[in-house]
Amino acid sequence: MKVLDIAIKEAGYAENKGAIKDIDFSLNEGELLGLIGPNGAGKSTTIKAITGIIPGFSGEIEFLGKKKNYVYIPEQPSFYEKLTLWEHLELASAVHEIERSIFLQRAEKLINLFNLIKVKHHFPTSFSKGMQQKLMIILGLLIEPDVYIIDEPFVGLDPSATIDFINLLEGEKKRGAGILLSTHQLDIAERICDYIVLLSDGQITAKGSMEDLQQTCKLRDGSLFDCFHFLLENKVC
Ligand SMILES: Nc1ncnc2c1ncn2[C@@H]1O[C@H](COP(=O)(O)OP(=O)(O)OP(=O)(O)O)[C@@H](O)[C@H]1O
Repeated sequence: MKVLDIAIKEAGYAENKGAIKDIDFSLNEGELLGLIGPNGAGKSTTIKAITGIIPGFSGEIEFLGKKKNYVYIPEQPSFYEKLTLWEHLELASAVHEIERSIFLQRAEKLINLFNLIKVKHHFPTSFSKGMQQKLMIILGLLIEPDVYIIDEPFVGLDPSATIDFINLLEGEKKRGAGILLSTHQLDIAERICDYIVLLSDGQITAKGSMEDLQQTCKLRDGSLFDCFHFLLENKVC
């Protein structure tokens, strides 16, 4: 079942209205879709169009899951200056009306897993980039939405947090969540993505499973890194 359907004709900024054009894809329940592409290709703009952050937009975006909700984890974490880590979690729980015992169970499990227990009552504005990223991830996972939209999640995460996060995403897929994430980490993307959308110059250059991309490139055992370079150089699609 589809949880997100996207048909963006055009989206962008005041001085660059057509930063992205003709971006069409769907995200299914239990699927992880990777948005990849070189710097300036339009990954963040696509995500901002889906989440309604940029005003200049034409096309259709439809959330189709049971709750029709999503969580957006941006590339740049942002926090309330006067709230501690735990108060951020309490606030998210109140806004999303999570039942108290479920909230406590999820929150404790996640802060333990990401080794943030010692800074539970500290202010996230004083955290390192990686610790801030972990808290953004925890705030998202707490809510258990139909859809996750995550911009460059792996930057700043240490190897053990990366593995923990990948395992948590696997768990969320099993629960039925759809996950859309953008990344430059092609080795990780190759491992975890069920479907890949390759953007360049604001448009889709290729889309499909890893096998589809290998077939398109005629690189039977090619890595995503190999396919990425082949597709960008040859503009096959
Ligand atoms: N705030 C902005 N105002 C005007 N143009 C922008 C703005 N942000 C991005 N752009 C332009 O939109 C295009 C797509 O940029 P975008 O940030 O979506 O790329 P990206 O694929 O996420 O790149 P990166 O991998 O470097 O993060 C680029 O030409 C960029 O210059």
